[in-house]
Amino acid sequence: MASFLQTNIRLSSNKIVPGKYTSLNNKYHAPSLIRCAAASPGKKRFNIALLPGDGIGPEVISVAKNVLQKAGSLEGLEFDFQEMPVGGAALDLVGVPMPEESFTAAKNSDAILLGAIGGYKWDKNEKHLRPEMALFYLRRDLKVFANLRPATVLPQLADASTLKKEVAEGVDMMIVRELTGGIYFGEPRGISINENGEEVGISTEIYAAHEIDRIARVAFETARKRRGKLCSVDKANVLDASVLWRKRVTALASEYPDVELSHMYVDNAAMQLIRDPKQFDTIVTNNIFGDILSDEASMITGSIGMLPSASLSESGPGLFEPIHGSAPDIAGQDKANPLATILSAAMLLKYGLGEEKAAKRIEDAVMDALSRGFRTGDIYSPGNKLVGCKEMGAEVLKSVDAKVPATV
Ligand SMILES: NC(=O)C1=CN([C@@H]2O[C@H](COP(=O)(O)OP(=O)(O)OC[C@H]3O[C@@H](n4cnc5c(N)ncnc54)[C@H](O)[C@@H]3O)[C@@H](O)[C@H]2O)C=CC1
Ligand SMILES: CC(C)CC(=O)C(=O)O
Ligand SMILES: [Mg+2]
Repeated sequence: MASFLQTNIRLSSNKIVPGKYTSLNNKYHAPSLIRCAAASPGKKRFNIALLPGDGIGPEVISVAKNVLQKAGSLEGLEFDFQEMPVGGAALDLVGVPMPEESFTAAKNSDAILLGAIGGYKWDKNEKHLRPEMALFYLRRDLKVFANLRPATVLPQLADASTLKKEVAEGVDMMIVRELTGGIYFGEPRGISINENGEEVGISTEIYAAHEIDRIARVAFETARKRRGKLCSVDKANVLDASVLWRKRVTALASEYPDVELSHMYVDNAAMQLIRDPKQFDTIVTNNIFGDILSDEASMITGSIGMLPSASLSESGPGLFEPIHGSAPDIAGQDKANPLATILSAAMLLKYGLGEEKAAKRIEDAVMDALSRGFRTGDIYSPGNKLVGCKEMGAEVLKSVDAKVPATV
């Protein structure tokens, strides 16, 4: 676990509607029965929970798993993979989005790789039976409050950006998103009837001081290891939760004199990301703003199919997933870009297992496959080779194999 997470925190008191976990049928192994085999001599062995989910989730996970396995094996790592259903897949199987067994497998693993969750089929489900609830239970119960979303324009993809090449090239930012608080978890929440007999929908943006402090510390530490610039994004001109956010972040700045702190309102930040994205080094922001701004930032890099993420807690396994959703519009067609998930596997190695060399192998292999001209449809430009999800994965795998040992 990265050292910047070694701070003492109290647990959030925010609650969401409790999930009804249930037993799986025998399609999946009960994780309590699975034991990690002893590592071969000279090798390290890790237990990885694979949660493919829905839509393109299983497609990108199957590709990323092979890449993870290959890169790991070249660095003396062995993996026991436990694949478990979450989201719509779990709803179809046992009627709940986050079965107890899947959660236990995740919780007991060394790291979790998740695909994506959701789909049209379950869109009309009651809220607690929506696939997306699995994500919220996982994030809340694993206490993975720190969500790192790097948005980097790779040199090979500068012309895949929807922005002008000169605006996009060289962009390299880290969005630090608070992941277990704010409006996605705040109470009161729900749909009720007001005094006029009219339906009202209620969501509450709420942050306790300790929740702001702990994510701000992660962000200051992150900025310190990067270019030393931290921009805190809020809406402190309107929202009380943002007023407290700005106050706490500002108070912590004196502990990080080497980091240059600035503040920006989220509407301006959305505009500045398009106007001049290179001004940003590290951004720290709340749950909902981070969700939205990272999707926006992904397009600067060429596609939402390029952005990985790491969600970290103070102890316990990290959760690693692409920032995109289940893309039901292209699911089952071998069109998904697997690079965000492959790069999430690299983050799993680096942040989850502390295996930087194996992580670097994956990053180098992605660069190499792109340099050799392979592109899925979302990042394709004329002159390159258009491939599907599986072939892109196979090319990255070839690059992992071909590379000399990575130096970190
Ligand atoms: N972490 C998760 O599991 C997330 C789940 N969702 C869920 O996913 C479902 C679809 O949500 P949307 O709003 O459509 O967002 P989305 O991210 O799934 O898709 C948005 C657009 O980007 C494209 N896209 C996404 N990933 C891609 C990839 N790897 N390669 C190529 N193109 C890609 C899709 O085809 C679509 O046109 C919903 O049920 C939503 O709730 C949404 C966001 C995150
Ligand atoms: C279900 C969504 C809130 C998940 C999402 O969009 C995200 O975490 O990026
Ligand atoms: Mg999102």
